[in-house]
Amino acid sequence: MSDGRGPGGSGRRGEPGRPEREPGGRGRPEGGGPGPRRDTHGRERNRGGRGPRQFSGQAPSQRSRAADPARLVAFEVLRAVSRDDAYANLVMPQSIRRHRLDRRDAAFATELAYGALRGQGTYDAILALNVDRPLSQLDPAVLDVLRLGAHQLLAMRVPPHAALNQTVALTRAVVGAGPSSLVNAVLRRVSARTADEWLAELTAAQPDATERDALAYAHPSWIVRALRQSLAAHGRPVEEITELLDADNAAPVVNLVALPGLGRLEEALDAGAQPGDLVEDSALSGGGDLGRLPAVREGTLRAQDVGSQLVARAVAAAPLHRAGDVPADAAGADRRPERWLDVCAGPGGKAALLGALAAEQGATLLANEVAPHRAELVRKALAPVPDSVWEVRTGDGRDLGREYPGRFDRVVVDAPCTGLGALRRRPESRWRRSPSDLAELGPLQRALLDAAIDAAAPGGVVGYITCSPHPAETTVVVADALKRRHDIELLDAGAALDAVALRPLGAGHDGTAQLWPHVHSTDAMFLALFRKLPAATPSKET
Ligand SMILES: C[S@@+](CC[C@H](N)C(=O)[O-])C[C@H]1O[C@@H](n2cnc3c(N)ncnc32)[C@H](O)[C@@H]1O
Repeated sequence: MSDGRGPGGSGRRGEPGRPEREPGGRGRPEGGGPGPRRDTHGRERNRGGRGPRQFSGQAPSQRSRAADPARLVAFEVLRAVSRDDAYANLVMPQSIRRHRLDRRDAAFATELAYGALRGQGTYDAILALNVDRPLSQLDPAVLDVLRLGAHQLLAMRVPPHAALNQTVALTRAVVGAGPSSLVNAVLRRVSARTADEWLAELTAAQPDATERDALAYAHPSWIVRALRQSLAAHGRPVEEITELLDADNAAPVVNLVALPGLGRLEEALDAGAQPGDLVEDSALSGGGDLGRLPAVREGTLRAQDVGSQLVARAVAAAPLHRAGDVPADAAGADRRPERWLDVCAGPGGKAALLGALAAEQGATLLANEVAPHRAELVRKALAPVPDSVWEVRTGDGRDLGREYPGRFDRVVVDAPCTGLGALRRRPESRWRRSPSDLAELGPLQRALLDAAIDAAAPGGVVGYITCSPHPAETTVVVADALKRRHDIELLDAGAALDAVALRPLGAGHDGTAQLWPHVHSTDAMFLALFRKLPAATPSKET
């Protein structure tokens, strides 16, 4: 799309890791083999260029029945997401392995499935203009095929004839010959215009700017509204909304962390990763199969968003005011080892980093998680850290304040949230969330924060973290805690982030801090830092 809008991408094509530019060439005979031929950029060969679109003269029923394996993988992912409520990022690697896709085809399948999922709302609106019945009356498998076809035609650099023929072949293979005529007819109509032309038609009669942005950037309108509110709540101009929505549509580069004292970045850098410029021990992956790096297999080099690294490090580094501690620089200072607590640790990304930092600082970490299978993931994540340093507890974090009153020097509450700050990583999640999630999560977030404060020792610090910038999950939770409790004070989270960052982040506002995909290229992580006051007064409410 000319201005980079729309479900297909961020206008930042050609970034490292963008699958459309995947190098290599497979040289499979077009039409004769099981799939299309892709060029050295991973794009299917375009015989027709941008000229008049040329489609096969054969009736859909006469064309190939064999589905291109990459498209089959994309279809399986869409089906699993819409039929089974699966997570695309979990299903995708399994399906890629099952179909033994090579690297280029895997990149194509990923771009196709993730792009179709991100753009679903907009593609459905375009498809609705071209189908003679409500989309809800279509076989859901046919609707998924149509979404895949629409994404190829409108946002990928797939030549129209290949998009159409291959999608019809996919329909014949996975749904049956009957619906292939409908898919053929609908996609021909879709291919008659560009994405910008369809958007112009969809938005022409739409007076509301939010609704227009929702269509143009493929987000539900309530999320557009929520993100605009979020920008305002964290002191950023609301005009940045389109940059933010655009950033949600870009495929994120995988961020890496080498666990301090345990892992080394060299392996990743030798494999083409770039050193991260926001926080130490981090790198931006150059793509490829990270699982073949020994450090990744042993768990000392991990995929972790740089925003998550920053907030975890900020809590680990914030100064404590412990009673009885001698000044840090006093000779022979004899301090009790610090005790750290991660209240919501699963699946263990921050716990692994905190565990490594705790080991370096002579501290211990209790990592708590309510879901047993996720607690198991926390154990796995912590495995490379000496086991004298950490313990995993499986249980409700809301009980920790009662069980361990005033016990921990550093407490992290990475609260369950809507994840509105990580939409770029979870392509389907924007269509699954609803405003009611905010109402449901609010009481749990407050109760977990209360438990964290209760479990903190006087002079200790509590970091409240969400991967959502929504004020209902961030600033309002913080304001409520400050109103409700007299045993905490708010610390400057922006300064705490800057203290662990390699350059000033400018993330602070009114004492809390908010990172952004369109500003920092991180997930939109929120951090509030509290100090537990020495003369603790019990909370006014429970
Ligand atoms: C945002 S995730 C935490 C991510 C984690 N800190 C990391 O960096 O990998 C929130 C976690 O809280 C867990 N959770 C939800 N309710 C909980 C509760 N009442 N007590 C403890 N953990 C809870 C969820 O199962 C989920 O694993």
